[in-house]
Amino acid sequence: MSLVNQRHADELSRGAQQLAVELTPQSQDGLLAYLALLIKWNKAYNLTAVRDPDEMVSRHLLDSLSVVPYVAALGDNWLDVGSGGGMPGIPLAILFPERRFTLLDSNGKKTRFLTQVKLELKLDNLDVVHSRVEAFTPERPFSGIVSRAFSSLEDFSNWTRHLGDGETRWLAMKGLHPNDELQALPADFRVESAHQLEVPGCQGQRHLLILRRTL
Ligand SMILES: C[S@@+](CC[C@H](N)C(=O)[O-])C[C@H]1O[C@@H](n2cnc3c(N)ncnc32)[C@H](O)[C@@H]1O
Repeated sequence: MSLVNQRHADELSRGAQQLAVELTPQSQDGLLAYLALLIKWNKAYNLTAVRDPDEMVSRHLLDSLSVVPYVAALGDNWLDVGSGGGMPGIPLAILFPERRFTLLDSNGKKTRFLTQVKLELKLDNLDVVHSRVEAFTPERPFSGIVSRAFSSLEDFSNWTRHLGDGETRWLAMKGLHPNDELQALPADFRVESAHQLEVPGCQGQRHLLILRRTL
């Protein structure tokens, strides 16, 4: 029996419509193929605590798609820090085939899975890096640095400061609005904008903070 069924496909296309994210037939197929790999590898690799495939559509695919309108408005060279099982980086790489996405994680099991996804889905716009982010030294700054469920805003800024410049946007995907974490934001970072996200099928609050470096 296939791991992904018509119900998942319907929920994905309905949810994407609610998010005003346009899915081409190729991106819809890519997202469902990714979901099937996530379900299959999760059993052995512990990629996500979400075990129920029905929940994965909203908690992983649609949640990742909820930042698409913000990513669309920004540059073309992205880093997903602490990408884990590939959220939000894999859905974004599928949605934006003309942009480059680097998915980084310090856990070798996770990066092995991400490399497998790259190969199976033929995602030529994806680079996978196995490293702690603090030790990562790419050749050029990223235009966007995104993370979901990674760290406090303070650590996210401090550990990735060297990976961006004055033009870079840092996108932090959060649950509740992180009032306390904002108090500890390093002096050279400021919040450019904050957005409450509505993710179809997800209970609880979701927020996106967009940061810039000022110095
Ligand atoms: C809670 S998971 C979140 C995964 C994914 N972003 C998601 O939302 O499902 C956090 C990930 O960050 C990685 N991580 C933690 N500290 C890191 C560091 N300093 N450098 C790189 N990756 C790190 C962990 O290995 C883990 O895969």
